[in-house]
Amino acid sequence: MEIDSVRVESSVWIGNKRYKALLSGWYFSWTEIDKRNRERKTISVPVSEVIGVKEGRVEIQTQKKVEDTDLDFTLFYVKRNGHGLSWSLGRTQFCCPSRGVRDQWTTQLRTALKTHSPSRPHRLLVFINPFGGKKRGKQIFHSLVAPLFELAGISSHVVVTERANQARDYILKKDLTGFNGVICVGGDGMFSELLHGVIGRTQQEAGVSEHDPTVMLQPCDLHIGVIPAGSTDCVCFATMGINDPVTSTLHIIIGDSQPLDVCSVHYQNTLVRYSVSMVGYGFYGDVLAESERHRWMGPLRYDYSGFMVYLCNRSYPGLVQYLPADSHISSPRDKTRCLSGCRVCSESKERLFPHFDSSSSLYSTNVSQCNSELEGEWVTIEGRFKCVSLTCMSSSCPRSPEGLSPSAHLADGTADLIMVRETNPLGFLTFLHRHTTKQDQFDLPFVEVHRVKAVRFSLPPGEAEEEEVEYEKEADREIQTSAERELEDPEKLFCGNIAGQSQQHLAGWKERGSETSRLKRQGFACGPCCTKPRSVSVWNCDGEILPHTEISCRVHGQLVRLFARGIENSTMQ
Ligand SMILES: CCCCCCCCCCCCC/C=C/[C@@H](O)[C@H](COP(=O)(O)O)NC(=O)CCCCCCCCCCCCCCC
Ligand SMILES: Nc1ncnc2c1ncn2[C@@H]1O[C@H](COP(=O)(O)OP(=O)(O)O)[C@@H](O)[C@H]1O
Ligand SMILES: [Ca+2]
Repeated sequence: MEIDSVRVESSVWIGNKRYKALLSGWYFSWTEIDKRNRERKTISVPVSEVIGVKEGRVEIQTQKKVEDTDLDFTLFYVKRNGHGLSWSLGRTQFCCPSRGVRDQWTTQLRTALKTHSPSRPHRLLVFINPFGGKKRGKQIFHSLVAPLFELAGISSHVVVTERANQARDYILKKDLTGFNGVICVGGDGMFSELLHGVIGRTQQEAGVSEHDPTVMLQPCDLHIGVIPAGSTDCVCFATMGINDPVTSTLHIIIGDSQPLDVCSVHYQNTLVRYSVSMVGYGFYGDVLAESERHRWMGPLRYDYSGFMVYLCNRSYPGLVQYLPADSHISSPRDKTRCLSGCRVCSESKERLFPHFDSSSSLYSTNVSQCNSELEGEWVTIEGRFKCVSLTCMSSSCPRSPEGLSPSAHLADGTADLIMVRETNPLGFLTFLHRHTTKQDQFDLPFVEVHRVKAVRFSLPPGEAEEEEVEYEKEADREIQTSAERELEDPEKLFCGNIAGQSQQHLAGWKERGSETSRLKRQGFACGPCCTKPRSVSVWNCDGEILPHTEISCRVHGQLVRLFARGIENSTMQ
């Protein structure tokens, strides 16, 4: 075996063939030594993608040693399948000429791993939603994720949630010392819990008020990982190009880091929620409100509700104001895609954090900076809309592989505002259908899209009041019957927690009058089967119904970091 400061080299056996193994710089490679074979195929693995090195001949999942010889070691690494977005665990068993050489290899490879992958997590806090998606969260974690963490030497503390918001509250309140990241096994709703926990905790510790819509929020250091086990899995799909638990796990293990824009939603001077995928009014709000009644259907509830709401053919009046982003940098119709290592996103960092001190990784919360992000001329648009949506990223998902806005960027500090004006049912169906193909959904006369930094939505003056009064009455009737019906039949519900919410809504409704009737209207008063046209819809914020209609939204560039790397260009594989 030859070892110098930059190269380690020896001959090894894989099966019954002889190879030259070489560790040089960032790569470990092996090439067949066969004089007759002129092609001399080399397999090369970046050290940063090595998952583990084990003495002996080791099985993939069980880590059971098949044959414990002194001469063997097994290398586990990231293997790209098909188009390259799906990753699996590669394994190769090497047989060395002597035990000394074998030990040298394992030591050298482990040292290289430490040097070349300093940002790998060692300890993770994992939250499993046992009811998300097809209710396979626990099984996915224990059969696919946990064995890989163990192989990579990552320890984890696992919390199987028993109620909604448990994960968020845990992150906000408990001691997180020693954890390098938080992981959710579930859907976008579960991700949203972690997002709120991590952002809230970071602001608490930095003494920043989340409610002030003009404040520059403190970027979060704690990474978030997403193991997809939900209904839409949009966050996972849009940041990895696939929703596959093993691929996500491997990205977490190698410590990939992808910054992500977050949109804060305010009602007057109060923070309502954060969003990363979609804040949608009209169609998407109605679909969500309707789908909450059919949670027992699982992921299919969105298709069923989408169909029902489509049949209702509603449109809503609205006054939309937006602050345009710099159109010289990028545009939602420039036909580009935000891919791994995206130039637009990396160049945005300087603009978003002009006072970033890279030597100490410190961000200074500078008032002039936050104001500059809110500078510019607001544009106002009034009309009747089938839907108004705001998305910080493409929001691609298995239902829509290109997403709500295919050219949106994950981390450029902007969001895309999509406004679909009132149109005939066939026109709207064309718009929806284009989400499932590569056809441009913005190339329709009733659709507008703008790249923005902030948005305000209100009901046009005079339009709302009389409708509100009428609506309140109707909502009150419907809420009461609907909530009582659900309480009587908890079996049909997603979980006890929803029944709990119904109870709370009912109690609150009885106590508080009009403020609560607004909430109830959001949660229960949607009925696509109802015959009466309405002038107010609800907001769908990453799968949660918002309790306000008139909201303002602001994009916070690169506020959080995910264990991901964006979508790799498959032609580069
Ligand atoms: C004709 C086919 C039309 C397909 C239209 C697909 C549009 C898909 C856009 C997806 C945007 C996804 C944004 C992400 C939202 C999630 O955060 C959020 C929460 O997810 P979670 O439950 O996993 O926690 N998910 C959602 O709000 C779900 C929105 C899904 C909307 C799907 C609508 C399906 C529409 C089907 C219409 C059928 C009309 C047929 C007429 C003959
Ligand atoms: N144990 C639990 N019981 C009830 N609700 C839960 C529980 N754990 C998480 N939740 C909530 O369930 C909602 C949906 O979860 P999610 O994992 O996103 O599944 P889906 O993609 O099917 O909607 C989330 O908003 C989350 O807050
Ligand atoms: Ca963005």
